[in-house]
Amino acid sequence: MPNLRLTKHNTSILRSGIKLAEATSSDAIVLLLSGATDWQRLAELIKEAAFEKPFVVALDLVEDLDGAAEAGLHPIALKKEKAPLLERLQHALLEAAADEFIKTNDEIVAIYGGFAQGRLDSVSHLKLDERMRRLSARDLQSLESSVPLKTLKAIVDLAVQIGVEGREGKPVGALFVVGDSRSVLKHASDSGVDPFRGYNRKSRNVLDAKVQEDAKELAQLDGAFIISADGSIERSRQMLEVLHEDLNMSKGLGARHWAAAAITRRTNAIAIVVSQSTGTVRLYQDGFLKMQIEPMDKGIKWQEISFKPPSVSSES
Ligand SMILES: Nc1ncnc2c1ncn2[C@@H]1O[C@H](COP(=O)(O)OP(=O)(O)OP(=O)(O)O)[C@@H](O)[C@H]1O
Repeated sequence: MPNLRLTKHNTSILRSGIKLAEATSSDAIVLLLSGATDWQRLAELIKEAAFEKPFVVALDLVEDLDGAAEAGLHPIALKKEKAPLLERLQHALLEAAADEFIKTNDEIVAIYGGFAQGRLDSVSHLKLDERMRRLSARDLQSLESSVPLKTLKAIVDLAVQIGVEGREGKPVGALFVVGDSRSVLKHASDSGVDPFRGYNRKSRNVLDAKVQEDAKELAQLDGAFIISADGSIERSRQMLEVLHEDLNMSKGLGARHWAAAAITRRTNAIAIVVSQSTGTVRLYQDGFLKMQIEPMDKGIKWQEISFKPPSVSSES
């Protein structure tokens, strides 16, 4: 992806964004890029403008962020090269909240290029909504599970994506049971052919982007994913045996949610469920609902963002 040159034009858009952030007492700036830039120079520019709040830089490839943190910026790797602008921006905000660079009810100035690669053209002032519920790293840590945070975050991200995107325009539900997989497997049986069976651990690790895509596809089929603490999918398409007489569940939750709560009652696993009907993601531990995340598109209230095609297309 092309790097962003800090041309006179791009610099003046950045300065305008900083000015807007100051004028609106915004809590942070999020700069959305498609490639690296001169992080030191960007940091100097921010310093010259005396902007002291968090300045988040979001782009797709982790290697393009080399040096950004050292320059005092807050880097986020999006891994969403092909996604539309609005989705990338939403994702950047959610990641920034998850990493605690911003808070879910902050006011943010976003700076980005909507029309041409390598050219900044847009500055937006966004009011995030308090209901933008996203697990922060601290929320997940509070679960006191032996499952590493990295694995939990990846599965929660995947679940949220399934809840928001569905598959081919249709809503899709899913159930991920992570950790204590040996015990979990004792309460599970095949509901169909398991496509992950026989692959080596690396090729079925849910931290891998390709495996995540496969998991999204498979979520349409019946049954649960059973995942070990390191992120390897041990089995998919598993029916879990459910004895739920001692569970205290909200009314209206279906069989998948009962199965999720029940398995975490009997084992030390954590279950992450996507509701097919609402896209809500729920997280169960010890038989209890611990966290609930509403689909993000309902969670963020966007200010109107309207685009006018630029009249001049060359860089100044
Ligand atoms: N015991 C179970 N183990 C694994 N998966 C199950 C189990 N029971 C149900 N499911 C999965 O849940 C799907 C249907 O779930 P159902 O609609 O009853 O509940 P729900 O997902 O909790 O509800 P909703 O999606 O409407 O919020 C099934 O098609 C199956 O894939």
